[in-house]
Amino acid sequence: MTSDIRPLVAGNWKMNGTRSSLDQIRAIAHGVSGPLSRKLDALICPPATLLYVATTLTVDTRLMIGAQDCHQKARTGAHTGDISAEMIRDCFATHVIVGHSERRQEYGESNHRVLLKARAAYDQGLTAIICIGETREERAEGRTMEVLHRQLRGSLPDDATAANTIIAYEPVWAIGTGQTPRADEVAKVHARIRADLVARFGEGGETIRLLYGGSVNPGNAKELLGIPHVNGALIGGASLKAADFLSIYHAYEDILSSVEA
Ligand SMILES: O=C[C@H](O)COP(=O)(O)O
Repeated sequence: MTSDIRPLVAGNWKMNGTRSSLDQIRAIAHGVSGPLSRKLDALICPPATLLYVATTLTVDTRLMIGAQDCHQKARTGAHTGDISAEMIRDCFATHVIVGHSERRQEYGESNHRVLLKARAAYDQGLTAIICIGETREERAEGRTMEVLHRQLRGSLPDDATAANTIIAYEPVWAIGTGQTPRADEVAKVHARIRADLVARFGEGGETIRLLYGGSVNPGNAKELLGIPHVNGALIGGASLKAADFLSIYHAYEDILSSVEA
């Protein structure tokens, strides 16, 4: 992690969660509203069906609520089944994930489409969490850096800033598999992403948060979150249970105190 960037622990519930899961949201909101919240942010992105009720439940807590995707048109239109950034804002959510590899793969979303979605998010005052990551084949071919560079170049609007953008590096082969890159590999990739952002955005690129995502769990969180240039996590499966999410959140206690020491 980099000490001058406020870390974020974010959960992406994907297509999981019904009204009966709201207890988990309540428990997470309660768990992240203690003293650690002065140094660390927490976010849950439930499915769209729970968005409004989740923000209602968490009002006056430190837990932020985000959406998992938005249409590239910011407001309204004839787009059956889609939701817009304006609708997300109307639910009082503050963040939206765009370009998750599951959407890139299942819906053929291109870098340009992801860029348009990020712009739609900015238009409505939302923070876009822009996901990038290489597939297993691309990694095996030694193309990880090239792929990430292309995704960053094509998916980030020119007016991306630390206030409106978070990058999540999620190796596709690590998502939901229990496999993660070695710590030195994550360190190398995050350092390259940081360098890429600084080359494009100058000083502004120094403070855009870089999350790691892909099989983060209570057992490996301390190691992954302690890596240089890792400013937090985007957690899938392990964010569904409050106890697991909070255990990852609390992994930061030691990391932050060792940075301060
Ligand atoms: O958005 C979250 C990621 O896809 C990671 O999912 P996972 O933690 O279940 O591997």
